[in-house]
Amino acid sequence: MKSSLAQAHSWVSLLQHYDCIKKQHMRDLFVTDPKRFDKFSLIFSNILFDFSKNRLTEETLKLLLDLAHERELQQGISRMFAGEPINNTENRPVLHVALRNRANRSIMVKGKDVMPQVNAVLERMRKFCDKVHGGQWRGFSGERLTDIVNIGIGGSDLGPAMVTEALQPYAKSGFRVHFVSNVDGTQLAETLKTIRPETALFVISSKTFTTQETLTNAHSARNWFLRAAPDDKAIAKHFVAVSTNRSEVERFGIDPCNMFEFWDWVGGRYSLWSAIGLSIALYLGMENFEQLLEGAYEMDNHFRETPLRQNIPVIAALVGIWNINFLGAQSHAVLPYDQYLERFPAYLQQLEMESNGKHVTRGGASVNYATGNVIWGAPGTNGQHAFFQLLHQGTPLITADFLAPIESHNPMGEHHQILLSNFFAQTEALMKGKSEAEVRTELEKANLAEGEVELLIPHKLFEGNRPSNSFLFSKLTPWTLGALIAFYEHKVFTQGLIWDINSFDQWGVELGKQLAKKILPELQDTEEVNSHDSSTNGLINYYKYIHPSPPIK
Ligand SMILES: O=P(O)(O)OC[C@H]1O[C@H](O)[C@H](O)[C@@H](O)[C@@H]1O
Repeated sequence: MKSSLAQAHSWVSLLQHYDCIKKQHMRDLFVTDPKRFDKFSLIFSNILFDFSKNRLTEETLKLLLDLAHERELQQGISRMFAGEPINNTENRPVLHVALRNRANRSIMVKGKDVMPQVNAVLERMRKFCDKVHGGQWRGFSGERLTDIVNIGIGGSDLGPAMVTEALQPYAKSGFRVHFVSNVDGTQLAETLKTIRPETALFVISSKTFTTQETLTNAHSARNWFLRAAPDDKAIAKHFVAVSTNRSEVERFGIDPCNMFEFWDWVGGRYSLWSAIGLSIALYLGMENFEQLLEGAYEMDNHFRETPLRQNIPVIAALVGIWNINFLGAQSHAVLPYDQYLERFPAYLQQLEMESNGKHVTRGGASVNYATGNVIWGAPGTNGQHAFFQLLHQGTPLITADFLAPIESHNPMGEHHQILLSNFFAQTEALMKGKSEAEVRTELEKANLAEGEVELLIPHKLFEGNRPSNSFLFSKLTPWTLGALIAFYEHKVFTQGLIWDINSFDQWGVELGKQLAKKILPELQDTEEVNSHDSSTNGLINYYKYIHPSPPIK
């Protein structure tokens, strides 16, 4: 039995170690060790991971690795890959790795190998994509389908939306993809303006097929479609479902022959590798979807087999723990220097924050240490002109991941070198900062009036010592993106295991849903509401009073 985290020997040693090194500046660490980059960077296939711009030493890393051993990380990894029910609050295995198990090794759940069903669904996806792309599957008017509309939310939206955006250069010609997630009718209305019912294919994606937003959007999309369709039978050509819930799919009116199945051992935010990736496969072709799976599979092998010191997701997780639990970082920026990765931060928000935003251990005891932090971000150069000020000179400690491709899909003059020069410069600036002496020398050259130099020095000073990781990869291909996503999944897993939390449930999203269900009928009559606190009553009644119909009594 593991002791509680705060009592672990290595944790206590890390606390003492932090006290010894907290005053060290990374600038000095680089000066005293010319081999720092070699020591603190790792390569996986075409991906370079540089974590040398963190406030750590060999000793820090050794203690962090001790922590991983003490928390039995390797056994935990084996348990996940073996299909043990590590999602203990839902009594389920966590097997997104089975979905990209390209070697097809048996993975048993309740005595049954899951691989035949995984392969069968992949085969059905391939056949369906081939028919749509080849024009054998057509709309009710006989026209070829051109627009894929994915209706889903959370894990049934963010992964496919991010991947299709990121891999646009690989899109099948003649196909467009749209994503509708928000129950705000605006998103569906604006999407419907851009498509024709004759050529639209709606992919209704929902693990449970009970999610209010998705079902509401799906019903409205079907009503819109039926206004143009000759009869109900046309639905079979234009609506397919991706779900674990066959009976709800049937109840909605989608023929189970047009349903692509997945299983309760796939978490929503880990599901893009399952049939939830159907929109990806339709937009990019099945061969590119499989390349995505291949990249993730290679990262899975790296995570399972590589000693912890060379294991990229493990090291990234440990560095994150160092920054969060010892340096006190509460916020982590994801900064892609690649326009195609614009949606990557939003994708990682669900992956990290829904997985590790937990306040109790797996056994239910309150944690007395920080768990997941705030994940946010935007494409790098845009961020530089907006929020980087706070990263460089603000008071909170914000760590960051910088990601960039060496080769652009769109080479254009100097653009890519300018982009990369900013990428390199920003991590250098965050690390090094600018000392008082450097600022003074600069200002003294500028011929300023008396007193101005002294006034400006503190404003122009950069303390530096702000941690960041850099990821450089050859080019944003389906394979590389698959590997990068799997990298983050395993980082999250490792952190969750060390924090002793369940990274695979999401009870925290339930309360708001329950309350909204109670409030919805209250909005539909003319009675004044007084069953809530005064703020909630006040807001609801203000809405009912202002809203033109029905007026409040
Ligand atoms: O796929 P669905 O069952 O429609 O669920 C969609 C999403 O909603 C839930 O509230 C969860 O927080 C997410 O993890 C999930 O991905």
